[in-house]
Amino acid sequence: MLEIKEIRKRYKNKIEALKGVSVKIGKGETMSFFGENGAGKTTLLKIIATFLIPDSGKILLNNVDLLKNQKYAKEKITISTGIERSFYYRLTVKQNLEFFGMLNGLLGKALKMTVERVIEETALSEYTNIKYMELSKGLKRRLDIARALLKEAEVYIFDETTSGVDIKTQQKIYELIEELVQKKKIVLFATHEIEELKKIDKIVILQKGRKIGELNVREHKEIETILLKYV
Ligand SMILES: Nc1ncnc2c1ncn2[C@@H]1O[C@H](COP(=O)(O)OP(=O)(O)OP(=O)(O)O)[C@@H](O)[C@H]1O
Repeated sequence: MLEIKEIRKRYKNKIEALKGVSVKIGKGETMSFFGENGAGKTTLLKIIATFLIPDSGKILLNNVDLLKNQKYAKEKITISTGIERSFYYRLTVKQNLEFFGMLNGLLGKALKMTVERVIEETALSEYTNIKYMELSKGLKRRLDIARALLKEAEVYIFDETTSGVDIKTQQKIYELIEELVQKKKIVLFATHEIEELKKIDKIVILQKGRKIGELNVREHKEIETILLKYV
């Protein structure tokens, strides 16, 4: 179980991005944050991944306080954010993955096999020797997902992962997510894509840093109509 408790975050520019958000997500559940631009989705996902430290609040995974146990958090949580500057522009797809695999503690045969696996899972085989700077936007996204999959984590975070990728890649990503769910992983998203939101278990609606609603997708037929009220 992942528990997000009363998270507050104010940036240095005084913008209060999160004003006390609490959410619970069980194993094998998929959940997405939804809300207009600036609602606080990315901020919250970064805090859950412990990339950002909140001003107050707690994040518990299996009752372990992630903010106090960074090592545990790093082992158990993986995130795909699509931030371009975090890759090495002059390295190839494979070299980038090998580098980040090593940072995750993989070496030798384990590293080679894991990199091959994630390349296969994200359908990047024909691009392995292409430099990052030569990839299209969608291919960069796929590489970002591949990097997130290098780790055998418990919580997988995808921030607007399918934006800018083609339909075939979207399908591939959904299949991957389905596999993660089968393995009882917790999968978190932030997305504006209604079709994507229909496929998941729970939607948490954020507005100006506050949680204003939570929907169990299977209990509602008219998800689209409900969500459109909030954007
Ligand atoms: N690094 C930062 N420094 C200062 N303010 C920030 C920073 N990142 C985000 N903000 C502000 O915090 C608020 C929440 O931003 P956030 O990126 O979390 O929203 P979001 O819901 O993910 O938006 P989007 O749908 O546009 O991705 C916004 O008002 C934004 O301007």
